[in-house]
Amino acid sequence: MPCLASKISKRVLALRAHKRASTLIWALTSGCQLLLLAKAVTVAVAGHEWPWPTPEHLGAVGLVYLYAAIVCSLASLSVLRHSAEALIKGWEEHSVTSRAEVTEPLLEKGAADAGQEGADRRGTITLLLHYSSYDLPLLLLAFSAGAVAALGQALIPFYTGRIIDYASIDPDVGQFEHTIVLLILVSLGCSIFTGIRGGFFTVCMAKLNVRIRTRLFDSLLAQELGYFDCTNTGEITSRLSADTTTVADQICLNLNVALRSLTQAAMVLVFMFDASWRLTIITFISIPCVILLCKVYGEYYRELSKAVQTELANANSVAEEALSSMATVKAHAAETSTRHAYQQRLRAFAVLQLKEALAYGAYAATNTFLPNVVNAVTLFYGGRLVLDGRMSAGALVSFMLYQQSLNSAFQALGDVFSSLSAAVGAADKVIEMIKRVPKVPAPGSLAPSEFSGRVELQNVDFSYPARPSLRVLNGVSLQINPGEVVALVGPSGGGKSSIVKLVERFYLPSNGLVLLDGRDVGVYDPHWLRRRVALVSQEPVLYARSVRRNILYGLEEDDGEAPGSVPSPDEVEQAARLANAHSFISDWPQGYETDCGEKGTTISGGQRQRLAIARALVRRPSVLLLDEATSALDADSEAVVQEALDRLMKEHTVLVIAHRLSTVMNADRIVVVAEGAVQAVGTHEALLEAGGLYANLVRKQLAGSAAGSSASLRAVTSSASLQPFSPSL
Ligand SMILES: Nc1ncnc2c1ncn2[C@@H]1O[C@H](COP(=O)(O)OP(=O)(O)OP(=O)(O)O)[C@@H](O)[C@H]1O
Repeated sequence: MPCLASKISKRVLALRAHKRASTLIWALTSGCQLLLLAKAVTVAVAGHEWPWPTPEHLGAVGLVYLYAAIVCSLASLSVLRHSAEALIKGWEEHSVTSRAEVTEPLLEKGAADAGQEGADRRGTITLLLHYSSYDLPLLLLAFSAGAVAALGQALIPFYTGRIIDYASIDPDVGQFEHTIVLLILVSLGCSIFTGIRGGFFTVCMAKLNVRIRTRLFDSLLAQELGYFDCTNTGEITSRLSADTTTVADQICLNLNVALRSLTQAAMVLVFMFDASWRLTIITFISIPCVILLCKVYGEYYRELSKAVQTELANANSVAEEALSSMATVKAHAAETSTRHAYQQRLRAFAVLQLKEALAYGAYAATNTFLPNVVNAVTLFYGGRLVLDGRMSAGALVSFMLYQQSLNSAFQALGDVFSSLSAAVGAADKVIEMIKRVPKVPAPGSLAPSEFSGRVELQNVDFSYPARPSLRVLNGVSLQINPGEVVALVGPSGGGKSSIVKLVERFYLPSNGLVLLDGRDVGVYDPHWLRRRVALVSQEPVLYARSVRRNILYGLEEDDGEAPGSVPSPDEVEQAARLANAHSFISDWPQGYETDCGEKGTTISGGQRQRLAIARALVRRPSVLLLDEATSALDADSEAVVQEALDRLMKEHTVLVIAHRLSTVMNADRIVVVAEGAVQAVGTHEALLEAGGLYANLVRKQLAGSAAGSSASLRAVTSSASLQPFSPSL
């Protein structure tokens, strides 16, 4: 605790220092602002002139001030953000250290909660600013180009007014032509700088998109398996694709438009005050209404866009589910119901979009009407000033052009507000996912050189996060000694695979301990662990890469393996031979370089299973977890793979689940698991003699095997969920 206190107090001191610097910068920029405002008011009200800045210099002073203000604001914001982050990081580091110090898994929960608190402190906007700040130099260049372009925009009405005066009120051909040339040059400069600003912002947009997606993907990879049980894949892909694009595109685009409009508005205001303070004040009549309108509409739109994103994600889940299992959809002629489900979700999405459209329509109408009213009032009052000789006609034209420019800037700002609200709505969801702290605490880093391979479950209770009310394991205790082969048998749904998942630390037990060599499974380094404990599951998944790389999955240099510890091609081949996969791989023209296709779809189920066995064997593990590893093999392949597994079983600690009792009858011990509890433990002979559930299962299989007919086989497999007994039993 004292360690945390000193860390925090150091960070607080640093934060205070940064805060002081930031306050100073703000004070300077505000002072500058006040000076300019006072100048504008004095000139407008009393006609009094200060020696400097003179009206001619006012535009240039405004530009310098504005540029300095933007740069200083960004700098101080960045300083503040870094300090705040450092403070939060200090807290999080402490939480992580605390977690590492705790060895008991149940105690880790509290620390994980502390991490969650730390992460929660970062709001959506702060995090987005943080992600954008990596491109600060580019953004500054874009702002600079934008500021120059805005000055050009403000000068165009000014020169237009002058040209009208030189052409009609106070004719002067020389000045007229000179001003025309100036106008063309200013327009040219303005377009060039507008292009530069847009280009830089587009680059920033692309970079932000990549950054947000990477962060989100990192966060998803760190989540525990239970999270994916409880979250739709469609929702996740929606966040990863549509939402991240909305966030990055909208935020950069709107930031671009907002800065352009703000700069433009500020520039134009300086010129407007200079031209006529009375008319400027009239222009401001509508501003409180516009601000109120933007606020109300922005909040409504933000909520609405969150709902739109949710509905879109729901529709995506339906499509995703159907597209990823097209064979099942077609086999059951479920196209119509699938289409109906998708359409229903889209309908809900469309209703929300309609609401969005209505809200936008009302907002756009009001936002267009207000400036037009102000225009009419300005023309009325400005016309009277011209008639009274208190203003030139050219100046009034300039003023009207300024006003239009100001209106378009405010309108653009209003649009930015609504788009940003939508982007922040989408961002909320993306950031929520990025910030999610996994419920399974981060694994440890223990990588002992000696590992005997003793697996132990002590009084384990377990429920899946997706179905917390259903207790899947109830006080299960089990010990598998080094070199021992333990088989789990029992009826379907009894909890056998769940035991394997807990040993793999895919989930945490709600009570009790899962130990490897006497230590909690969570304290080991995951890379080390996956080499010592290898799993062959019921439904192995292959990826769209070569056979060799599929066997090496998780063991390549990209996975953090030292070049020397990546298994050699010979080792890959040896593992494939042991798994009876080498012969069919060699038959393919490209051999080990053959691409397996997406999810291994170009490879048969039996071949997939053998590649998965090779994948486990290439790790040379101490503990093998075989969850129905031979279930998809034909009789010939099974015999060969079984022989290989039998050989391996002599050298490893093995936990095997198999419905084919021939696989398990030679095990050192057989554990009968039913209804989430260990019902009996013993050798094949002892359990047969005891005459319990195991003897029952064996009898059923024998009966099925003897009957031989397909009808009786079906009856046996469906009643006890067992495969027909192998002739070897
Ligand atoms: N991811 C999950 N989320 C929620 N419940 C689950 C999940 N996986 C399994 N279950 C439930 O947990 C219980 C035990 O399942 P488990 O897969 O451990 O049984 P099993 O004995 O291995 O069955 P089988 O022999 O059919 O593979 C079942 O009721 C199952 O429906």
